Amino acid sequence: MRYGSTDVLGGIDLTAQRGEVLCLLGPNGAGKTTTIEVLESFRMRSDGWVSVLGTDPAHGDERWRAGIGIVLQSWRDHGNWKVRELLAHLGSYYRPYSTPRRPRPIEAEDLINRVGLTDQSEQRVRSLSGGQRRRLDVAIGIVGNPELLFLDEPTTGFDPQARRDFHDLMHSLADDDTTIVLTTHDLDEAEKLADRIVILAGGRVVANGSPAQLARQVTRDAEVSWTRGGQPFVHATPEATNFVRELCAQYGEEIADIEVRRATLEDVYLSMVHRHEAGYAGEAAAEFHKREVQP
Ligand SMILES: Nc1ncnc2c1ncn2[C@@H]1O[C@H](COP(=O)(O)OP(=O)(O)OP(=O)(O)O)[C@@H](O)[C@H]1O
Repeated sequence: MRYGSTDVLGGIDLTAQRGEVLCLLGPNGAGKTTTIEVLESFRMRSDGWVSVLGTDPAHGDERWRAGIGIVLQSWRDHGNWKVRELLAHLGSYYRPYSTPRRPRPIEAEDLINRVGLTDQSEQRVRSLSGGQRRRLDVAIGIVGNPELLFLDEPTTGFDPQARRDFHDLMHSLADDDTTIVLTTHDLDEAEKLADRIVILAGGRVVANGSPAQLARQVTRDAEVSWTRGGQPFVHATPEATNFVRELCAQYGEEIADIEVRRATLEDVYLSMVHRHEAGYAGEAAAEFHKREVQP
């Protein structure tokens, strides 16, 4: 993908399975928004092959569009509408595309409850707080009961409760066979939500796998820490369970405060991005293809 004469995406090769939650991570400017805008048909690609719900997004018709939900990074519109009124109105566009398997739209009342806007349902959109507005953005994204949902940094501005509610909502949509592709800078959120994580850096995929698979790409070792007689100890081992078993067999009740720490998504992310920044993106991508993560 090129803006003017500048290439911003190259070597993006990814597939999302039905019902999968796929999380795109990467530093600012990595190409996450551009990638999902191409998939949504918001942006025409300059090259490459793309298929979304079996159709090239460049040629998607109304029916194709009805199968897709979109939550953009920023969306400021419809200020005069009341929340319930707006959702009922937007939902009506999806009614012709309702099927027994996927009834459309999600009724406004149900939707308002699901995104936690019950108390604001008669409020005008322009008077909502930032986080409430973001909840409405999510409601607008799912009003058509999409088969595929794109969300670009959906939880920006959410308080902790709203974030947790949002995660529950995403899990319930995925349980209903909705495929979800989202970008976030919140690694904790990615770890909680994603079946699969794709890390982009400099317009390329530098890692692709489940959080656990990616952690194993960085290191197979876990760090075991414990105290014995008040003295702290740390040991790195690929066989943490066996190590802890043997430790306890040897020292019994002298052992206290055992903790086993594996590489976190943050460790993986920082490691991959640092390698890219150090000029090893090609190497990292090649390694990812070579290692084809183990189930
Ligand atoms: N309309 C545009 N014209 C020219 N360059 C653009 C345009 N939109 C984005 N870019 C450039 O393309 C690259 C990728 O941008 P993109 O918005 O896809 O990144 P991102 O990963 O979503 O970043 P962020 O995390 O900051 O949202 C950046 O270098 C950006 O400056």
